Amino acid sequence: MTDNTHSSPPALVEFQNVSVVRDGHRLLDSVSLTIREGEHIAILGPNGAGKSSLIRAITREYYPSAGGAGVVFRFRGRDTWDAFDLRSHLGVVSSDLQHTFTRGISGREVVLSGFFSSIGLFLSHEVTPAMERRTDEILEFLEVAHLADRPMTELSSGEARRFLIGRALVHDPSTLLLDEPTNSLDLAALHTFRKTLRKIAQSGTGIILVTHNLHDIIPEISRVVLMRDGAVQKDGPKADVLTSEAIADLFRVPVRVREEDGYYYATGY
Ligand SMILES: Nc1ncnc2c1ncn2[C@@H]1O[C@H](COP(=O)(O)OP(=O)(O)OP(=O)(O)O)[C@@H](O)[C@H]1O
Repeated sequence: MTDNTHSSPPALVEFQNVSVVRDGHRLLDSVSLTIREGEHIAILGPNGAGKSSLIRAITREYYPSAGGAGVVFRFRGRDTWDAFDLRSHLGVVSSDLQHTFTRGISGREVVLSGFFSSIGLFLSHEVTPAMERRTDEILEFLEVAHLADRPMTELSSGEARRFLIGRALVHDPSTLLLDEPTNSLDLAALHTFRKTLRKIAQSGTGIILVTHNLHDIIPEISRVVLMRDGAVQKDGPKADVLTSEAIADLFRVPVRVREEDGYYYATGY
């Protein structure tokens, strides 16, 4: 008899033995990783560890270089996906995207453009009253309604980052995937960003945070995956994974890891 009382939520991402080779370079090396719906997880690794490649595999920009027995490459239980469809389940926030907003697009337009998976709005885009309402809700939730009409180029990095999160939230995705989200944020912006991310996590949205900064890992994140050389080095509960030994080994520098108020910091390097 099956006991459903303690069954885990269904898998969002299910990878077994996924390797990706590009231009003769092994970007992912036999990665096995299951991420469940609603989970709050961090993927931590040094520069060049393969984090961006993993994100590209999750969002179907990269496919496994070899299939066959033992290779599993699924998103929400399915092998094949239309990228547009996938993004209605997974909101992607990348700080790189911020640099592509160069013309005078307002924060509100950035959020609305999420409905069309575009960068800004174009004449062919038909914005419906329902889209406007959803955008208003998101702007309120992210506490940026007062900045919504300002051009992105006139916002601070921290403010602009919140509009990018808003853009990723338009389809009400079950999970947000954040790629190095605190790059170029100062202390005040980092503080606001953490508050925003905690609010999203607490609202029930899953979080996949990809970063090389320990201090990005908000207390709501309970599981951490360490990546190096395209491979998963360690995967488990945060307190077991974020030890001084494991982080020193991951970054190849002598560090001490300490925990304070639910956040982890590396010192001594
Ligand atoms: N298309 C490609 N062809 C060849 N090598 C690549 C390609 N893309 C990435 N690489 C290399 O693969 C390795 C992993 O890159 P990736 O961008 O996934 O790492 P990362 O962990 O995201 O790094 P960072 O934190 O610096 O962004 C790096 O050594 C990179 O130079």
